[in-house]
Amino acid sequence: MIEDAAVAILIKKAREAQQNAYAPYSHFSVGAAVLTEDTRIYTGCNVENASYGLTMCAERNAIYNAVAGGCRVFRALALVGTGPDWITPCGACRQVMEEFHIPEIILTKSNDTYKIVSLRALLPHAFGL
Ligand SMILES: O=c1ccn([C@H]2C[C@H](O)[C@@H](CO)O2)c(=O)[nH]1
Ligand SMILES: [Zn+2]
Repeated sequence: MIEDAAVAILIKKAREAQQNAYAPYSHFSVGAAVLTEDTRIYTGCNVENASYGLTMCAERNAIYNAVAGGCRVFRALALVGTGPDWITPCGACRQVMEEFHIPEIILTKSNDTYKIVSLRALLPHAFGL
């Protein structure tokens, strides 16, 4: 299990990335931060497009950023959004988390309270090759 101090750092980094969200259509800014096996942190924000379907989520941007940096083994991902409810990843992002076996997903509310859920709980019966 990821330690509380590491969770706090991941949430802080995700909040920083959220500041860079490009969300002129939904006005829903999202940030994500992944912790790699070798304790590096990569972040991402959502990037929308006038052609709505081209929008890329914060989580996938964070994961792909880490992969581009040479990291493929992850310990955890933190996700931050806007509004009073828990933010949870979309189905596409869950499948990408499955690809890289991200074991712990840190979900937050806007006041930074958090809960840790397993990828197995988020995506039972996942597709894999
Ligand atoms: O977990 C989520 C949920 C939504 N979004 C983005 C996509 C879109 O830009 C906006 C509204 O769906 O939020 C994310 O980045 N991650
Ligand atoms: Zn998504």
